[in-house]
Order: sequence, then structure tokens, then C-alpha cells
Amino acid sequence: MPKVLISDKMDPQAAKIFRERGVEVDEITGKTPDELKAIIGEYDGLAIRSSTKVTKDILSAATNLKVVGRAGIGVDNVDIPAASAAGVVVMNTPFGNSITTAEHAIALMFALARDLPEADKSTQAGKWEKNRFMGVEVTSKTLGLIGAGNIGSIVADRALGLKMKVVAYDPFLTPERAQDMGVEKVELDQLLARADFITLHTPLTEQTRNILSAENLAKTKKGVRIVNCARGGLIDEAALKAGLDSGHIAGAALDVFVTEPAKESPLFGTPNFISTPHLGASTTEAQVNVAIQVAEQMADFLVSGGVTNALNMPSLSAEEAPKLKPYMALAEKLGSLVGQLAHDALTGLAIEVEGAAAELNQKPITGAVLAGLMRVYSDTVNMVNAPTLAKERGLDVREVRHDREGDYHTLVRVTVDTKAGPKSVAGTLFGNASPRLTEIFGIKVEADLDGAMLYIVNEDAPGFIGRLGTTLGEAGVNIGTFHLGRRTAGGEAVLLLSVDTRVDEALLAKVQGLPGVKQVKALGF
Ligand SMILES: NC(=O)c1ccc[n+]([C@@H]2O[C@H](COP(=O)([O-])OP(=O)(O)OC[C@H]3O[C@@H](n4cnc5c(N)ncnc54)[C@H](O)[C@@H]3O)[C@@H](O)[C@H]2O)c1
Ligand SMILES: O=C(O)[C@H](O)COP(=O)(O)O
Repeated sequence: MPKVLISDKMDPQAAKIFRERGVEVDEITGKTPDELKAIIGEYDGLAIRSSTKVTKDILSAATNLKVVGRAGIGVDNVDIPAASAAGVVVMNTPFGNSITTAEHAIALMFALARDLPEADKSTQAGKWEKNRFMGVEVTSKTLGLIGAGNIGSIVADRALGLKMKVVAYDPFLTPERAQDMGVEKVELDQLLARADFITLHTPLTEQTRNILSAENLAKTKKGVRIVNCARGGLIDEAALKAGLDSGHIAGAALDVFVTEPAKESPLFGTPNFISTPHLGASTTEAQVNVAIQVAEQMADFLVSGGVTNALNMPSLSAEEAPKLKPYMALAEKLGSLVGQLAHDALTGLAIEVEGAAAELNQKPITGAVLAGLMRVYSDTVNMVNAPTLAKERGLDVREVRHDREGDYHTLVRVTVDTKAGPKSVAGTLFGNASPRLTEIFGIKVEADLDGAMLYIVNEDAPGFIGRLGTTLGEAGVNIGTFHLGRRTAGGEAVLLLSVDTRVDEALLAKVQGLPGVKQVKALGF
């Protein structure tokens, strides 16, 4: 039974779903990094929000970990390259809290427009300062959206409903999408110059860090009001404070800070500054949504291999997973075979599918080939880290899908580019379930690739098989299965034997010494 740790506060629906789906679950929140490190080795899955930091150090102790599930959107608290290198899938729930966060941005915009927190404080202090608070309308004002993805587009929709004009800066926003959204796509400088309100909705990346820098804040319209419900670090907090103090910025509302929890900040106490403690996603509805989604996605992965919303692996639905499973086994065996026989000076490889295989999602097949192939270099390789390892080695990976009838109802072929030219192996599924090799380096041979095997290339000549059988027999090695193929009668032949005991170096040398033997190699699957 797979075991998951929920390490941040999550709606109880998550634990309920894990248990219903046959996953054991512990809910232990508030652990320090050292405490988490001490227990993480027990778990196959880790379900988090934004508090738990999944660092390289934590991952180094996570010896059983297969998946990190983020009940929410931002994954900047997860070291994704380190997770990928450790073969851990990282998934999030990209839509579950979008409406809630967009509503928080709109709420903060209104709070700024009418100075609601301060008005509330003064009223409850018995001051009744009716003449102190003079707000602004949002109707007909220009809202500048920085980032027009899921949340930004919901904010735009709500703002248009409030009769605002919306301009958006997002380099990935197409003109067609902007038109559909009813917003005007602009450059950042135009947005800064025109917006009465600015809301930020981008992830924190090297491109977006300090996107509202001192220089950019100076380009904003005097009296601008700024809302950040995305990520701390998008705004230079010191420059924001200076802009509020000088009166150039009429108000700012931050839900997120460079350092969280933000127990102190120069911004605290600044007039016209409002803050909330990273509450963007904190509604009952959003928390139920993300808890259900993360538990379903993680359980799908741990129980049936389905992959949804992964950031470091292609998607694979829970319905596709069982169909693809035998193909992934075949692909991994073919990758492993070429890896064991032809891994020297590889520059690239092509993975071709035809027949029934061509109707499936090819990405998991490619991932499995790479996992099998890269295992020659590292025994901690799996489908998550294999593509990165292949990239690091500069391998050119090509996927080809053939729309043609071949000799087999379904076929996967792996061709590696070697110094000696392309070398190809192919395989099919017997009974749609059982992987079978059909061709090795241009020679037709039908073989199971299973357990300990011997690969022998020899000259096709009478008496060889007898001599080989005697040599192995005298060494106490029992032959399980025996598969033979040849290029031409009397030409080059290939033998694939499964053996019940490991063939040691001394015996390999003996076989290599038999007349007509060109190559001998012990294989393992
Ligand atoms: N405060 C909270 O509690 C809370 C809740 C949910 C999400 N968030 C955060 O809100 C942000 C947006 O989430 P989303 O779901 O809309 O993400 P999204 O991926 O759907 O949208 C992000 C948008 O930013 C755009 N973008 C990327 N680089 C850009 C750049 N350099 N300049 C301008 N635009 C750029 C992308 O093209 C994309 O359209 C994320 O940082 C997320 O972590 C915060
Ligand atoms: O990216 C997100 O989903 C938000 O920042 C929400 O974070 P939280 O789950 O800690 O509330």
C-alpha cells in the first residue's frame, strides 16, 4: 500500500480520498526541515501547500518518494530540477484556486479604492471620520494586468463587469486571446503609463523578478494603486515603500512578500498600505477543490500510474495508463537492450511506433525507452529523470509515428545513432500484453527479454550450437530459452539465450574463444 504524507494544512477531503483509493496517509503539519527530513524516507508521496519547502536536502533523504503533489498553483517551494534528478514527479492543481485568488485581487482593489481597512479601524475606534476618507470609483478606470493566464483572465473578466478598461502585458498572450478576453494587449511601459490600478498575476521567474522595480514604479501614473496576489519578489518592496511615502503611489495591497511569513516589513504601518498573509487561495471552495484534485492526482499516479498536471513529466490519463503499461515495459526493454549493446558514443536516437502503438500517447513510450537506455549510465534512472539525463548527454531524441500496416499489429522500433551508423532494435506485444523482441540490428529474431541473458554474434556454421551448449553445460549454466536469427545462410547469426545462472567473466571469455564467435555479451533485464 503506498503511503503519503500531508505536510501542510489541507482540507480533510484529501486524506479521505487517499484512504478511499487505497493509499495510507499521515497528516503531520508544521515540521521543521530537519524533522521532515527525518521522516520523509517512509513515504511514496508528499502532499503540500506553500509552507513545506521541498529542497534538494529533503529530497536526498526521500529514498522512497515518487510524487510531490502541490494542492495549489505555485511550485516555487519545490526544487523541481532536484526532484526531476531524483526521479520524483511534481504535480500541481493549476485551476482549483484561480477564481478565489482572482476574487481576492478584486477585493484588495476595492479595499484600496475606498481605504476600507483604515475606515474600519477608525470607525471601530469610535471616531466617525466621515470627512477623512475620500475614495475613488473603479468604473471607467484602467486596470493594468501583468500576466494574463488563468487568474489574470478571471480578474480581467470581473474588471470588465465592473466597467473598467483592461490593458494586459503578457509576452505569451496572443492577439486572438486578448480579443476573446476583451482586453488590450500592450507593452509593459504602456501599461505602466496608463494604468490607474495594476494587478500582478505572473509566476516568479528570472524575467518577472522585480518586474515592478524602482525604475518601473517611477514610470507608473501618479496616483496608481497596486495589488499583488501572485508572488513576493515581483515588486521591489523598498521602492514600493518609497513610492507610497512620496505619494506617487496612492495605495498598495500585498498578499505575498519576498520573505514569508512576513512577520515584519518596512511597509507595515505605511499609510495606504494593506496586507493579507498569503490568503489568495484561502476560501472553503478553493481549499476543497485543490485538496480533492491533489489527492485524486496523487492516488491515480501511485495506484495506477496515471499522470495529471505534472510539471516534469508528460501527462498520462488513468484510462490510458493500463493500455500503455505493456508498451512501456516493451519500450524499456528495447531501450535497455540498445543501451547494453550500443551505448558507446551515442549521439541520438529515434523512437518509431506503428500499428496499434501509433494510436497511443507516444511520450510515455519515449520516456520508457530513455529510462531503459540511460540505466546503463545510472541505476537511479526512471521516466522522470531519463529525459533530463539524455539532454545532459546531448542526445538528439526523435519521435516518429508511422501511419502504415507492418508485419506486426503493433511495433516499437528504437534506432540509435552510433559512430558505426544507425543500429536498430524492434519489438511487439504478443496477446497485447507480453513484450517480445522481433529484430536486433537488422536480424529477425523472436525473443523474450527477461532476466539474465547471453547475446552472441557468430558465423552461421554447423556444430556451433553443440559446442556452445557443451561449454555452458560444463560450467553448470542451464539454458532457459534459446532464440536464433541470421542475416543470411552461412552469414552472421545472432543468438539470445536466457540462462538460469549469471555467466561470469571467465565463462564469457571461454565462449568468446569458441570458433566463429564474433561477440559475446551478458545482458540483464
Ligand atoms: N496569493 C495566492 O494565494 C495565490 C493563489 C494562486 C496562485 N497564485 C500565484 O498567482 C500567479 C498566477 O497564477 P496563474 O494560475 O494565473 O498562472 P498562469 O500560468 O495561468 O498565468 C501566468 C501568466 O503569466 C505570464 N507570464 C509569464 N512570464 C511573464 C512575463 N515575464 N511578463 C508578463 N507575463 C508573464 C504567462 O504567460 C501566463 O499567462 C502565480 O504566481 C501563482 O503562484 C497566488
Ligand atoms: O500558488 C498558490 O496556489 C497559492 O500561493 C496558494 O498557496 P497556499 O496553498 O499556501 O495558500
